[in-house]
Amino acid sequence: MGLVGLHSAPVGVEFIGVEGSGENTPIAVSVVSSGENADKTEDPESLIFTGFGGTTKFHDHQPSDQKLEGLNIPLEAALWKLSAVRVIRGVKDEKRTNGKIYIYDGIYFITSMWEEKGQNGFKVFKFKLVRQPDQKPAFGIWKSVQQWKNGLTTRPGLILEDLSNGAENLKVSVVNEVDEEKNGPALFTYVTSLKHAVVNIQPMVDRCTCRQGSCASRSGNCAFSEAIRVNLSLVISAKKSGNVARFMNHSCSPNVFWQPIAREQNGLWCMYIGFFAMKHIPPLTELRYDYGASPGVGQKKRCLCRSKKCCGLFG
Ligand SMILES: C[S@@+](CC[C@H](N)C(=O)[O-])C[C@H]1O[C@@H](n2cnc3c(N)ncnc32)[C@H](O)[C@@H]1O
Repeated sequence: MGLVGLHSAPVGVEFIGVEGSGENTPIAVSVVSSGENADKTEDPESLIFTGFGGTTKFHDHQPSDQKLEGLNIPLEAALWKLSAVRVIRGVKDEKRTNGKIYIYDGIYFITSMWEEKGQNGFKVFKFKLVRQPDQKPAFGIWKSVQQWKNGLTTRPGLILEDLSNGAENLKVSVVNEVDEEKNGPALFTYVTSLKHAVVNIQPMVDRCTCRQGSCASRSGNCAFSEAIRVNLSLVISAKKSGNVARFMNHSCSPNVFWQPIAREQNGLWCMYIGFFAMKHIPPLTELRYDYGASPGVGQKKRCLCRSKKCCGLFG
């Protein structure tokens, strides 16, 4: 098997040739859809891809029929040989200089092909590609985000569209997909300002133990030797006011972790709590961290995080 051709973005087909088997027909292994014009791209689970040909570099429109030749051959072969095709979808994104982004959308199979009359009355080939199940959504997520931004859709379990009531640039929606409760938070003020605790700590210079040959630390002056030692019990109550972090739930398989952050401001040490992503977090994914064990806090609660690694209880 060898790579005999690559015709890629903004629209195209990558194909491989089968060698040494008596068959020389190239088979499509991936397609790039422009997401425009003749391709039908609205459905996240399928794509109607328009064949090639019938155009010349001198014409914007199609001046003649498409023929079963060129890049249409590997597409047809992938249909008859039931061969998987990877799909990359082009979508409009005005923030990009070229006005587009390309999303890899996983494995599809070409399930049918047919001919029809194109916009100019000439023959075009159409290929239907169907997305294989059990793949993480990619283009589907992008589409949901666009619909959500345009106010064209609602979300499952939506209780409140914007908890911040316009205080944040992006809406913070309250969603409940767990039980029947339909109430948003009562007696709660959404604040965007950061709260911090001022703590009285001093940097301490320790003798460095890094033991690297080049390290000047043996004299105790190494940059690594400056350490801040804090023995601090910090309690932040977000009962009556807070920001989006106040609403993050516990998960036994979190995508976010928290960490205290000390910042020096005007000679004072200020402690904040910062949240950081632990992995790639797709849009419209709930942010959840591990609450950890809370010493001194009474009963543990039944965990509803539904992750595969759920321990059953938290707190
Ligand atoms: C800081 S609040 C999180 C936001 C809360 N879900 C809300 O609607 O206000 C913590 C409370 O949320 C609930 N909670 C958070 N994570 C949970 C989980 N994994 N399973 C069950 N309840 C959870 C518990 O009632 C917990 O005391």
